[in-house]
Amino acid sequence: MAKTKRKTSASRKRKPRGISRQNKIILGSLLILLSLALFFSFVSFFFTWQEDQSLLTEFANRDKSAENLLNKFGAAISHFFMYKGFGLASFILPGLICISGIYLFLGIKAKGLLSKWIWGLVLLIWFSIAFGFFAVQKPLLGGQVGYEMNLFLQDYAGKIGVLLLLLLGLVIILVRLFDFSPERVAKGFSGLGSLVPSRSPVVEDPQGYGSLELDPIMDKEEAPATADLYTHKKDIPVVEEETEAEIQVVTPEVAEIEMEVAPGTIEPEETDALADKLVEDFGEFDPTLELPKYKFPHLDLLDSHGASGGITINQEELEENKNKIVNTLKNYKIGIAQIKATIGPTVTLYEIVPEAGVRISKIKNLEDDIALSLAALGIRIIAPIPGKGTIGIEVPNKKPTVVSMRSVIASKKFQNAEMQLPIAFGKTISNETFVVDLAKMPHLLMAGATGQGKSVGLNAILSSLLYKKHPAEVKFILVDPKKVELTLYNKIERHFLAKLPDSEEAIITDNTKVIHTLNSLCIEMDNRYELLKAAMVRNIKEYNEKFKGRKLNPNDGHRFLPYIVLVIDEFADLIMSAGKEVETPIARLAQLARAIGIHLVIATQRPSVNVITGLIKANFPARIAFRVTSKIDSRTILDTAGADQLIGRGDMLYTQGNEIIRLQCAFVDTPEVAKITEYIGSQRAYPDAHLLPEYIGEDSGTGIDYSIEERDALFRDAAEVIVIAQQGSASLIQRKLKLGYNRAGRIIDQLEAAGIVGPFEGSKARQVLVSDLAALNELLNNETQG
Ligand SMILES: Nc1ncnc2c1ncn2[C@@H]1O[C@H](COP(=O)(O)OP(=O)(O)OP(=O)(O)O)[C@@H](O)[C@H]1O
Repeated sequence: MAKTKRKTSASRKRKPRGISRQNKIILGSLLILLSLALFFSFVSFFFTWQEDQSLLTEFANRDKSAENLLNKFGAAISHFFMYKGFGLASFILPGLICISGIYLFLGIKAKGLLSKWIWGLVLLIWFSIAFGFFAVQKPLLGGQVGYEMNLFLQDYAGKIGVLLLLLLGLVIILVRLFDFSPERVAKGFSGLGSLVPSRSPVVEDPQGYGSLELDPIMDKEEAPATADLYTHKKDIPVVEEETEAEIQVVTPEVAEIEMEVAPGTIEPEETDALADKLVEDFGEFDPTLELPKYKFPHLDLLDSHGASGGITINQEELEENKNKIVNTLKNYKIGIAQIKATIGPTVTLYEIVPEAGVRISKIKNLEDDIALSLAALGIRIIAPIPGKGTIGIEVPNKKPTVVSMRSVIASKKFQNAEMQLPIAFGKTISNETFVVDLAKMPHLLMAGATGQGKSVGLNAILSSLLYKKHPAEVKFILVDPKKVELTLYNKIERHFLAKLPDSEEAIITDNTKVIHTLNSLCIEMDNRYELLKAAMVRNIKEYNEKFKGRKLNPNDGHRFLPYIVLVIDEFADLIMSAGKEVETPIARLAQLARAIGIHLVIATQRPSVNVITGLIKANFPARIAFRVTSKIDSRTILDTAGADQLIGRGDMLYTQGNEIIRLQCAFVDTPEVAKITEYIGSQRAYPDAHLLPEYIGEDSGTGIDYSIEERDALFRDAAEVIVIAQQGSASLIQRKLKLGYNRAGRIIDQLEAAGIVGPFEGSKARQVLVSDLAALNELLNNETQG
């Protein structure tokens, strides 16, 4: 009972907005009456228009009255539509108005009404022109529009042209509006011969028994060949009678039974109703309520670095560079058809259209020569510019403009960005602010030689998020082996940082702690996946929306999930000292964490293959390259050369998988970061940093000294799976025995301790040391006996 009450109140709440039913009835009646008024005026106009015409100028004179049935109103409106307008075709208008009125009056959904109006207006114009054409002697039939249109069209297409146009219009109207087709016409004609409806197939009877209509049921079920029908033609009347009799019996019964159609789709689910009630009582869940007075950092904390916003154009420099490019190419017998310059903050892009017949590879090969003759570092040739068909030569500006963080944060593009984790990286070569969503990347790899702007880049990422996100929405895990770069963020520990439960410092500087944190993040990832599964959603965004809508019960472990951004400032150092222990969890996080809001940003000075391994690279589609020292390094990070030709100081290449974009990274200096963190740090905070799940490390070694009693209950099953498949992988055990990753990993370690599989070999599966089940049984039996 209570349930139904709740449901009805919920459905009452969901009343559609728009015109109320009463107003629809009133408006509908108004339209119907208006259409009648028009109709009568138009009809009467035909008989009275000559008498009434002189009256039109004396509309206000009350002494005079018109002959029209609706007096002056009728005379004026008809004159407007019939005489000045469309003539006889104007009758379509009251028709359309009447139909609209009926729709409103009866509350019929307005679906299809628009097309009626469109077709009505098409007919209006067509008829008007047709009458104008055929009834030249009686211009009233076509109205002024029809008459003038005819004159106009005939001036260009002549009489025959207009006739053909009218015919084309007629065909379009017949085909589109009345579904006309030659087959239907043919059918219609043949149907005329018999009295049966033309839709049923008809078989002519050459022997004079009359035509035979195939019963639809027979048609479908038996589909007899024509010859069969002739052989059984004596039965035909019986069959017909039978079917007819059947129909007669069934039809009235069906008609008598009243059917009530209940709309079943809008009924809210039980949990929804509860959630609606909760939302009604308490409002949507607001994750920011714990720090309701939190103030976002303001723009004045940032410096404009002397840049006034725009870039100064040095005409002389442009001209000089252009001449040099043209001359250099001329020296190599490459003619230029066109050249265009786009001035960016640090580089100017000269777009060249070479003369016909010039091979692109020829220009590409001249890269070094062009750079030499322009006497400039950082020339990059893009041949051809993707999607443009031109060749780009990027030449550094003599006086580069600093792109301040302030200018990109203040930009409309960033301020209005509807992204989950918007990052304002800087400006493109055409001086546009470049904003991307970290959540879409979903992980970022950043490389560059020392002093080229990596730390500034990381600060730009972090400050973008600080300017856009509330402490409840995003948490950072900062790894800073250099111990100095990210220290400033200590001040916002209790607002924005996440850490392990037992650690004192939130910013991680030593390697064992990094390993623990990464593993803890893996646990957090698994937990989050469990929550997503329980909530039946696919990603963190949907999950949080559901949580905000109070559709998930916190008592079941549900909680608002903040995004977690893991930033590692010096990855090379880490991977050199910890190797696989770091690589594996990072690869795992990178592979799986995108849906649950954990994003990784990894920076490295040394983009060599032993640092950025294939496993890491494959999982980081978004990459940034600041200037690197060699082409090989550039290839390692971007899969192409180019980063070695950048000019440094924040000049960077960005790719998210396909296209490479040159950007000038926004500059945010250390004092600015200090000001931002101080501003945030001085505000009320959470009691502690965001705590990650506890991870119990295997500090006592590799963790493979398991005793036999400690073995997992499924140890033997897992061993059999591995030996049969001859493939030592945890995911195989996971799949076959339906286990979680952690448990499968533990079993693999136990199998290693038992000497069934070999040691961990990175991305490759472990070697299986036991050849078959018999050997396995022997091994395990020996173990228990020993
Ligand atoms: N976007 C930028 N615009 C202007 N100048 C920049 C920019 N980025 C970096 N610089 C200049 O380059 C210097 C070095 O930058 P940064 O400290 O970020 O280098 P790095 O790559 O982190 O070096 P390291 O690896 O040694 O820490 C900065 O102090 C600054 O003067």
